[in-house]
Amino acid sequence: MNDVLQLTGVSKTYGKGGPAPVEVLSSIDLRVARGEVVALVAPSGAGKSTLLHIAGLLDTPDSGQVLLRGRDMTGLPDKARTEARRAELGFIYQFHHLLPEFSAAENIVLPQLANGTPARAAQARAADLLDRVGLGHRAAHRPAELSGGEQQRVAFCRALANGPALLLADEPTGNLDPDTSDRVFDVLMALVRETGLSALIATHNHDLAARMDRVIRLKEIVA
Ligand SMILES: Nc1ncnc2c1ncn2[C@@H]1O[C@H](COP(=O)(O)OP(=O)(O)OP(=O)(O)O)[C@@H](O)[C@H]1O
Repeated sequence: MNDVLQLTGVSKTYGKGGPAPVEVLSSIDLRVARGEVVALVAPSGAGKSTLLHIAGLLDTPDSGQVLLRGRDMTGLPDKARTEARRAELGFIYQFHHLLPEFSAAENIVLPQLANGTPARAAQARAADLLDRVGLGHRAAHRPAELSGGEQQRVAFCRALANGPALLLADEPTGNLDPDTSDRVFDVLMALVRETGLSALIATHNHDLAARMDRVIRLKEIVA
């Protein structure tokens, strides 16, 4: 099994059975291979976030299957889905969602502690990740003391803290100005390549999408 993520026939309608159902995904088939970085491009409202939430086990499809590293996640109880999410997946959002009262390093340490990593090892990993994104000297700073691009680089480190198999990113540089977005995206790609990670990255930015291994246009994969 070489696919890290496999979606088969995934459909989702919000408000199903109600007066105004919204069919968002219809029979989506999508694969991300090991080590592959895939761009997900679609017009606003086409369902990128919905698809990422389903792939990220934060939401369930009405029908179809979600396989992570060959394991069928469909129908698993919430506890098993939470464990799989913690062990296999890293998330990056448009806004960093860092915890404001904790330092950059602590924001990267905390998810590791929640995953059972001993404190010393978690701190060493946080320091190593921050070095890799050029923020080793800002480890003790809180998010409010960092620029937008720096905050997002810390969020990348946090997403990779537990060594996920798959990174899911929703407009990871979408709230940054174009120059910062380019530079921060370079850092993200370097980090992903260094760690041999697979990634599914939603973006409106066609230039960024073109730099990934493959581009999926959501409209085109609707059956
Ligand atoms: N809980 C919900 N109930 C009803 N409709 C919803 C719900 N969540 C999302 N939608 C609708 O589903 C469609 C897809 O939403 P989604 O957020 O997945 O799109 P998107 O492609 O990520 O959009 P954007 O690029 O603007 O963030 C939109 O029309 C949205 O209004």
